[in-house]
Amino acid sequence: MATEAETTFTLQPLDDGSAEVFGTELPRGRSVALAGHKLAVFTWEGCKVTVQGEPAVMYVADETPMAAYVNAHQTLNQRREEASKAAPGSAACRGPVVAVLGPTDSGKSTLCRLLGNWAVRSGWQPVFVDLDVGQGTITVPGCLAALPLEQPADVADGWSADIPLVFYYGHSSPGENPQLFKTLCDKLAALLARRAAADPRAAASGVLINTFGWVDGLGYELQKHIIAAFQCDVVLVMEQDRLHATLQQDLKTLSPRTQLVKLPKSGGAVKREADERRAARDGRIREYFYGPPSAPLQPATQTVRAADLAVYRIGSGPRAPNTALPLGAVSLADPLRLQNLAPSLELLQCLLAVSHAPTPEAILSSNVAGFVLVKDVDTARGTLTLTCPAAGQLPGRYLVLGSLRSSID
Ligand SMILES: Nc1ncnc2c1ncn2[C@@H]1O[C@H](COP(=O)(O)OP(=O)(O)OP(=O)(O)O)[C@@H](O)[C@H]1O
Repeated sequence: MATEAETTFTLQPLDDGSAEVFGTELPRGRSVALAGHKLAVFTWEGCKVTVQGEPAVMYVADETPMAAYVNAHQTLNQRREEASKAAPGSAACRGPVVAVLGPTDSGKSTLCRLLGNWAVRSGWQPVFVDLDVGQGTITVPGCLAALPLEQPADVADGWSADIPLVFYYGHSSPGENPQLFKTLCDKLAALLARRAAADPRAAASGVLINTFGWVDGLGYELQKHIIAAFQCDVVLVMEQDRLHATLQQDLKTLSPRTQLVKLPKSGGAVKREADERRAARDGRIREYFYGPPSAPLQPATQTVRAADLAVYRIGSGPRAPNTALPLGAVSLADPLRLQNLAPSLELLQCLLAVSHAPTPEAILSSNVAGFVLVKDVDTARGTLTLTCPAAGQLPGRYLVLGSLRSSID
């Protein structure tokens, strides 16, 4: 079922059966309003659901990959059970660390949502890791983020992201600064390993990792880095035979104990064009500040003295790709160099992450508290006007700039 952003439809179960949307049960006795969503309603034992409103597209699918997905879930749950019985502190007490790989629009995020919801409904609390910097299902795009799942995702609003662990990469493609992407992957993986070591239940519940859809060339190299950094022991490949075959070969040396499983593509997953993806990114940034339609938020606008803050860029700013350099030359720009930026009009409409770093040197290894959007820069007065999620002092003085901008009001 799909609808345009401005039209709404509602779903409500009508009889005793149950129906779910990507693993979340449709609530009984109330309707769920949805706008701008593409989703599938699924029932295992039959359920009558009423649809009110006008979805742009609505059909009954005659084929579904759900049986394969639920098999994968059951295998993961078995691994969790075994891990929970292993001796504390042993390697065996680590539950499945699963990476979901596949081309764009093959349904990777959807599969993560299904597996996460089903795990939570079976009493586990896996960590969901989103490395798809182009979309961002936990917080704004451009982030590597982790969220311990404690309850099923809301049908309309997705996961409730009260306490995510977020590193800001700052770009919508991992190819913009692959070295930074790898560095942040390593940091996030190390933090999750520490968390698992301290909490046996968390360790047994395992990790579900959503990746980006770039699976050739450098994209593929980065996917292999993810598998190694998070020590993934299960890799689920959506649909693509070529990716599956290449990984099968490479995992023999990279990670021989990793189990590789090919799964069919999510039936209704539809291709999104570049402008749709851009609009979706903007929508995620808007939602960060203004909340979802079901729970609107009121952001605060505040003007701060530029001298009280310090804006840093990681890497040396927009750089020519190696392919644009003369033959044989390589870009010498240090991709991890911190560059302090004076307040200028260049910052207008930029999304800045507020780092928890106590010093500039700690920016690369620190997670971020949240984000602000630059609405105005007054170089004469030395002030910045920022849209912030809440009023009050910012939780850190070091702000990180990437290449993400937004023109939301
Ligand atoms: N069975 C389905 N029926 C209807 N819509 C679906 C179904 N499965 C997925 N979708 C929708 O298709 C779109 C693409 O799916 P999804 O985001 O899971 O793909 P993806 O592989 O993670 O994409 P990418 O990594 O390229 O951003 C989403 O809007 C999702 O809600």
